[in-house]
Parts: sequence; structure tokens; C-alpha cells
Amino acid sequence: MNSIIDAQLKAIVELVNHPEIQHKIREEIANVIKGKEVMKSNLHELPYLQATVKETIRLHTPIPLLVPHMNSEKAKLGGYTIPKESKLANNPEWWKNPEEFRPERFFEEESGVVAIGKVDYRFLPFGIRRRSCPGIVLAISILELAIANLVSKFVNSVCIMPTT
Ligand code: HEM
Repeated sequence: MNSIIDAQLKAIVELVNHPEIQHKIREEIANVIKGKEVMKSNLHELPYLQATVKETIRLHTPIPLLVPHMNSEKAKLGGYTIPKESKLANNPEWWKNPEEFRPERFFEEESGVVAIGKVDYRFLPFGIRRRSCPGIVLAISILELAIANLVSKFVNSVCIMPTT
């Protein structure tokens, strides 16, 4: 559960620093859900919310069990050369402006990058193959629901950031 709490906190920090992203999520929820409670069954109808969660775990990949995961030696993987001690999610060869928090990247230049179901060596927040995370579907749903509820109710009502 540490990874989820870590990702939630990172998402909140990013949303506080990007009120325009909060605003887009809030608008998407208002248009699709129309004032009702966001349920797990609605999540697939909220692509901008989903992209925001993906962008959070790309830029702030939680480290499971607090064990650092990086390659100690230079390596070749899936046709890519990976320099020693790389963090893949921040590599400018594979991501445009990798340090920028921009969910839109998943609709533009990185529209093919998915978190579940397809192996993409640029985006492995849940590990890969036999030792990959069995909690992936649960983790993504929890994160999406938490952010949806925060943005549509709590953040708006306490006015941490202006909504316009
Ligand atoms: C944002 C949330 C999460 C992230 C980023 C994450 C990421 C990961 C990663 C990268 C691994 C592979 C570690 C390795 O290569 O050795 C892993 C393993 C694992 N995760 Fe997660 N995880 C998350 C949430 C969860 C949740 C919610 C559960 C359970 C309900 C869970 C259960 C596990 C288990 C049991 C393993 C060990 C699998 C094995 O060694 O065979 N994770 N996780």
C-alpha cells in the first residue's frame, strides 16, 4: 500500500501545482458523470483522469517496498540501449520534455503507451512479466477514484487553488 499512498501524494502535489489540470479533470467528470458519484464503472469514460494517473506514475514512479530499482550496468533491452543507472521514465530520448508533468502526452506523441496489457520498455511502473505487480488493476482503480473524488469534491470546496 506504500506505493499507492506515495502515488496519491505525488498526484496531489502535481495537481496543486497545475490548477489547469485540476480544472480539466473537474470538467471531464462534470460532463460525463453529471453530478453523481464517480464509480469504478465510470473510470473508462474519464480518459483525461486516466492520463493524469499515468503521468503521475511515469514521472514519480513509486519504488515498491522502498527498494531502489535501476540497472547497475549498461544494458540492451528491446532494441534500446540503457545507460548505467537509468530511470527510464525520465529519459529524453524516449519522452518529450520528460520532466514536465503533462497528461496530454498520452493523447499526443505517446498515445500508444499503456499501463496494462502491453509491454512497453519506456513505461514499466509495475514491473514486467513473471515478477510484475499483481496489484496493477486494483492500484490504478484506487488512484483514479481517489483523484476523481478529491478533484470533484474536496479540492474544489476548500479552494486550495482557484478553479478558473
Ligand atoms: C501505484 C501502486 C503500485 C505500484 C507502482 C506497484 C509496483 C510494483 C512493482 C514494480 C513490482 C515488481 C517488483 C520487482 O520487480 O521485484 C510489484 C510487485 C508486487 N506488487 Fe505492486 N505496485 C503497486 C500496488 C500494489 C498493490 C495495490 C498490490 C496488492 C494489492 C501490490 C502487490 C504486489 C505484489 C504481491 C508484488 C510481488 C510480486 C512477485 O514478486 O511475484 N502492488 N509492484
